[in-house]
Amino acid sequence: MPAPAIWTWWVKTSAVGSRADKHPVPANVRFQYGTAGFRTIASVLDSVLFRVGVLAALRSKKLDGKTIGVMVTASHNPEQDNGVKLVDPRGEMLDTSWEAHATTLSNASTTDDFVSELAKFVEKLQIDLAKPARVVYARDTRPSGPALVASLEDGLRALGAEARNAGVTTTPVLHYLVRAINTLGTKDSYGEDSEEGYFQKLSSAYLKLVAPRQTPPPLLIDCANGVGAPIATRLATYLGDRLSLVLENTAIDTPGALNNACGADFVKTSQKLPPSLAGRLQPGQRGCSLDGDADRLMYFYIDQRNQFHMLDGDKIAALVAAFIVDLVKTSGLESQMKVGVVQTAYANGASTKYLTERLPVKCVPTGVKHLHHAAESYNIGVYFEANGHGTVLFSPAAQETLQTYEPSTPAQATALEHLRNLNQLINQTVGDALSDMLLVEVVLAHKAYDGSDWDSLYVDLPNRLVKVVVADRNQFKTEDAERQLVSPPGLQSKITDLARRFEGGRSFVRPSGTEDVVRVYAEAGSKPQADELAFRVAGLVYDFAGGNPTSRPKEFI
Ligand SMILES: CC(=O)N[C@H]1[C@@H](OP(=O)(O)O)O[C@H](CO)[C@@H](O)[C@@H]1O
Ligand SMILES: [Mg+2]
Repeated sequence: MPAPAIWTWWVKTSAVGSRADKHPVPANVRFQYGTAGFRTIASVLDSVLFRVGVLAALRSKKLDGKTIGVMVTASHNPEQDNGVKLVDPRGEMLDTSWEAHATTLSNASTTDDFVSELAKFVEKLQIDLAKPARVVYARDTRPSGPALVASLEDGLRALGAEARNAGVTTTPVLHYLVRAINTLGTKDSYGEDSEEGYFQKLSSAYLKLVAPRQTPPPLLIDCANGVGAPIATRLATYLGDRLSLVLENTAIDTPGALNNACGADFVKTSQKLPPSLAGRLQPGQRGCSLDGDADRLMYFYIDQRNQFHMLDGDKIAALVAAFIVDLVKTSGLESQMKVGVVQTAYANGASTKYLTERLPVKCVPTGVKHLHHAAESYNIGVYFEANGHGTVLFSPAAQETLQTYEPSTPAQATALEHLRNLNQLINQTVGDALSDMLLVEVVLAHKAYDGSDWDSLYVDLPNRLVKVVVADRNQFKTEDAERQLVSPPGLQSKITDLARRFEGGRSFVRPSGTEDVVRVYAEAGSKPQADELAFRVAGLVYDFAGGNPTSRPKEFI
């Protein structure tokens, strides 16, 4: 269908066409707006950033000039990668229905195609181009960031958007800013629309929550040589002597250092202490790792025998959910406030058991947007991916109750005050490593726990994650929150039979949404058993997908 002439005319006569010419699409690259936005090698992203600028401005126009956020980051990926994601007015991730539009616009191969796609899009969504457009954007510390931001700015300029540069900051700060800007001066005001406002909000809630508690020993933070370093440095000044932060891996200007053998993803995947922390983290001391844009958090400690213990997103969920449930009970709000937890199939079975004994638990498909959405169905919804991304959401009804509830005893009043402060402390827009870190510190201080007390809430079931490279991962289809395969036919029953033969055996298979692989997860009563189950299932997957027997990985059984 040809684009309506009026829109084609508008797009051509506006600055879009001529500016788009300066940002040609590289040959033979296919872009996709996935769970984490666009993410790939930075050198091919120029045209994507320009087009995202145009799209962000259009999204703002569509939403009556509300401010849209754009974050330039590739999170825990290697330094040579970069990426970009959009943030909706309430500080949440871009509405899913726009992901496909982003993909289509980014793949139009010439300026003419792009202009024509744009025209169709404006027409289809009935976007009133006379409306204002407002966009706030930020980037992480990657060397490719400044040039990509310049391309983004060109796209924003092409649509005459009012653009605000939030500089170099974390993903959660950018999400905070978007919500703060859009609620400024309203009864739902989220805070001052500045980094200062963010630090103020978090630190004042933290200081109130720990006021009567003992100051804990220093906490070591592995900043992944990323943007968490400057932001945590500033946060530390607001915490004063109530929490001393020892920052490690802060080399944001050292080429190649970002996420290299450090950071939350390294800790989760290798289940090891980053080598750079050897000798820095004392036995018994609490440590944690952020990822490259500081939205994931992993805790850990080493015991007196130098053994490493990882406290992942599941352990954070267990710690925090149990604490909140206790506060809700103590405050007398139990009948009015439903607290629940959301996990994915990757949650360790021991965590699911621990949590299920205490509160409702839901399992949803991988990807933060699914968890976030499901958590909104509770009054207080705790969600964490095992990899350390998560937060706790307070529904509007819960916030109202917290404001209006009249406690009848001093104990109820104290618990209520704690819940109110937690609502201020916890980032309501997205997983936030620094906010989550303060949350964990609050619970540890209240419970007088050290790392090992926390760790012993439950014992992780040994597990193994294996990647299988197949010709076409799209032939793998799942149901039941990704725990059952429906295609290829016949494979699921073989996996089920196999898992049954292992004590405590559980295994599932799903196509990755971010890499061209199929992931196999397995749990069993011992580490060798978990490994064996994972490699047996990986072998089945490889064979079912028609893998070449001569290049079959030798560890597959
Ligand atoms: C097993 C695993 O850790 N999967 C990660 C990974 O998704 P995959 O779809 O498995 O590639 O990246 C996602 C985005 O960062 C994250 O949400 C998810 O938890
Ligand atoms: Mg991240």
